Formats: sequence, structure tokens, C-alpha cells
Amino acid sequence: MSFSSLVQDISFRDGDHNDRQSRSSRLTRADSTRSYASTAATSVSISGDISSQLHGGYCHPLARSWQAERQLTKSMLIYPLFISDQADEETLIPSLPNQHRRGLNKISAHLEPLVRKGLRSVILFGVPIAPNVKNALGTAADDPSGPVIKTIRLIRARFPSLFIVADVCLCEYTSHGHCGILRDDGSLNNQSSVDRISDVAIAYAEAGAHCVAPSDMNDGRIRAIKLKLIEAGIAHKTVLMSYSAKFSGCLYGPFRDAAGSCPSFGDRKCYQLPPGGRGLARRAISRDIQEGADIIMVKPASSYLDIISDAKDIGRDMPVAAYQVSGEFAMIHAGAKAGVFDLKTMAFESTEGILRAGATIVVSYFTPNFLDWLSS
Ligand SMILES: NCc1[nH]cc(CCC(=O)O)c1CC(=O)O
Ligand SMILES: [Zn+2]
Ligand SMILES: [Zn+2]
Repeated sequence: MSFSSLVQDISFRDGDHNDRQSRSSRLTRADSTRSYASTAATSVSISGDISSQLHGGYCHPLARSWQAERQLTKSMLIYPLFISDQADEETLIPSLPNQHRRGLNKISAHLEPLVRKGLRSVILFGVPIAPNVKNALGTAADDPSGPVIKTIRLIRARFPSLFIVADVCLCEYTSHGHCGILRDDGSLNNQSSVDRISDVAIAYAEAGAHCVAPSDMNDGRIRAIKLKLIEAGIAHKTVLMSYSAKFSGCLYGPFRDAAGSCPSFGDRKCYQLPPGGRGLARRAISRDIQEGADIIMVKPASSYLDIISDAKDIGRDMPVAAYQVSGEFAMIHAGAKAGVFDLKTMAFESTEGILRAGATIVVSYFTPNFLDWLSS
């Protein structure tokens, strides 16, 4: 292409426009024509000017969507469900907008329209409400007549296309609310915790969960679960998703309200990761890959995008999941309610950030919204 045809292309030729906008764009174009003319001697500055033009590449909604390496699709989403042991319960969780605690008898009616809209996966959290169910060993976690195991069976029968993830932890079931079994001094007994957690994982997998996801953060639980899955003859049909980089912090509050899993004393800082601990997260991710995880997870998501990117880097041959946790979800709702931003726009922006960082799976309380938003 010759220089003169370039100048022609870029100079303003349409005389019809007379609104303010096009008058200003006419000025801009005239300016750029002048600058081409004055730099006509060097081809270098022409190509410099050409490469400065980016807007054309994303002037159309479809062209904008092509700028993303990964676009949000329904199959990336996992929807958290809180399953109460009260079969007829359906209670709104005040700190977790639009989310409910539901009993077995309320699950089907809730899921039916979502599955019709394209829901592919749920993650189950059991919530024992009945008095005196909790004890030091978290016995109720793998009670065959408990809410999680019964719900796994129900979903397998009623919604065969749904991929069921069972969160594996003891904190919902222990009297002290910690994610394992404690020593007398109140610290976690890692070995007995891992023994117990891995038994619970096997019980969920044997009940029909497609995926077990230990969120307890005890050392060595991935290896223990993988070995027991092999022993039970179900390793070939069970996905093991590790909450590898799960940080302690203040973003789990609404979840603990929902699940009644707040520790009765102390905190989780000796097993969940310290928020500044990027290197520690990288080590935990590498360790869990070595131990046999099929998917690694980072949690929370938006304040930990560098960790998601690290996870994608360390586990470049693995799917990476990110959990946009209860506190992040509640914050977005609060921001929208306060008029800071539009809820839908922020839900997309935050989730697209999580995908851009490297996640290919997102655990999200926005899943029901996205099923609508991605359909229209
Ligand atoms: N093992 C407990 C567990 N499993 C999932 C979440 C957090 C989910 C959320 O905040 O949405 C937590 C919170 C915690 O460690 O207290
Ligand atoms: Zn826990
Ligand atoms: Zn958990």
C-alpha cells in the first residue's frame, strides 16, 4: 500500500455528519492527516502510527469477546448448595444474598429449573441443624442417612447429567468447629484428621459423588484419599479436587453463618494459608499435584489472582479451579446495593478476571444468575 493511499484511507471523506461527535472526529482525522504528511520522509514513523491503532480490533462485541483467551461458559461453573439435615427446611441465609439452606425434600424443585437452563455441576456442603449431632470426631459427616450422602443419591437418580462435587471437611460436623480432629492442647492432630477425612471422602465417592474436594487443609490428605480410592476400586471414576491454596482471612464469614461452621475457639491460621504467603501456596500446589490431585483450587479468588496464575503455571497440565467465596459474593452485592456499580457488570468483570488469571473452573454463588445471563 502506497503512502498516498494510506493518507486517503485515514483522512475524513464523509461530509454528511454534522453532529458534535463527528465534528470532533473530523478534527482528529485532519490532525492525523497532517502528521502523516509531516513525517512522510520516514516509513518507520508510518508503521509506528499504524501500530498505535488498537480500537479497530475491538470495535464490535464479537471482536471484543475474541480478545479473551477463555470465555465464560456454563460448563465452567460449579454451584454451591447448603444441605440441611432438616428435610423440609428452606431458609434464606441473611448474609449470603439469594442463597438458601435446603433440606432433602426441597432440592429437586430447586435444581429442576437450573438444570433446564444448563446447570452442569454442584458442590454440596452438609449443614447439621439437629441438636447434639456434632461431636469431637465429626461423626455425622459420613452418616449414611446424613444430608450429603442422601442428597448425592437423590441427585444421581433425579438429575443424571449433573456432576456432583462433595466438599469434604469436618468443621460443619465437629463440636469445636475446626477442620479436623484435635489434640488436648487444641491443635490439629494431623494423622487422625487425615485418616478421618479420607474415610469421609471415600463414603461420598461410594455414594456416587463424581468428585471429592477436601477443603480441610490437613497435610497429606490428597495422598491418603487417592490411596483409599484405589483400595476401594473407585479411583478410576472419582475426580479428586484439592483446595490446594486456601487462605485464611475474613472472606468466609457468610459461609460460616450458612454452614454453622465457625470455630468455637481460636482460628484456622495454623492450617489455612497466610494471605501474604505466595511461596507457601506454590509449595502447597506442587505438593498436592505430587500427591495425586486431579484439579487444584485457589480460594478466595479475586484477592488471589496471582496465586491462580501461579497455579496455572505450576499445574500447567491440570484444570485450575477458583472459588469466588461467600465474602466476595456478599461484597459485590453490597457494592451494587450501595450504587457503586451494576451487579451484573461486576459479576462478569470479577469472574472474567478470575478466568484471565488462569482458572478454567469457577465455584460461584452467581451460577443461577449466569445461567440466565449467558442465555440471553
Ligand atoms: N472447610 C470449610 C469451608 N469450605 C468452604 C469454605 C468457604 C466457602 C465460602 O466462604 O464461600 C469453608 C470456609 C472455612 O474454611 O471456614
Ligand atoms: Zn473445614
Ligand atoms: Zn469445607
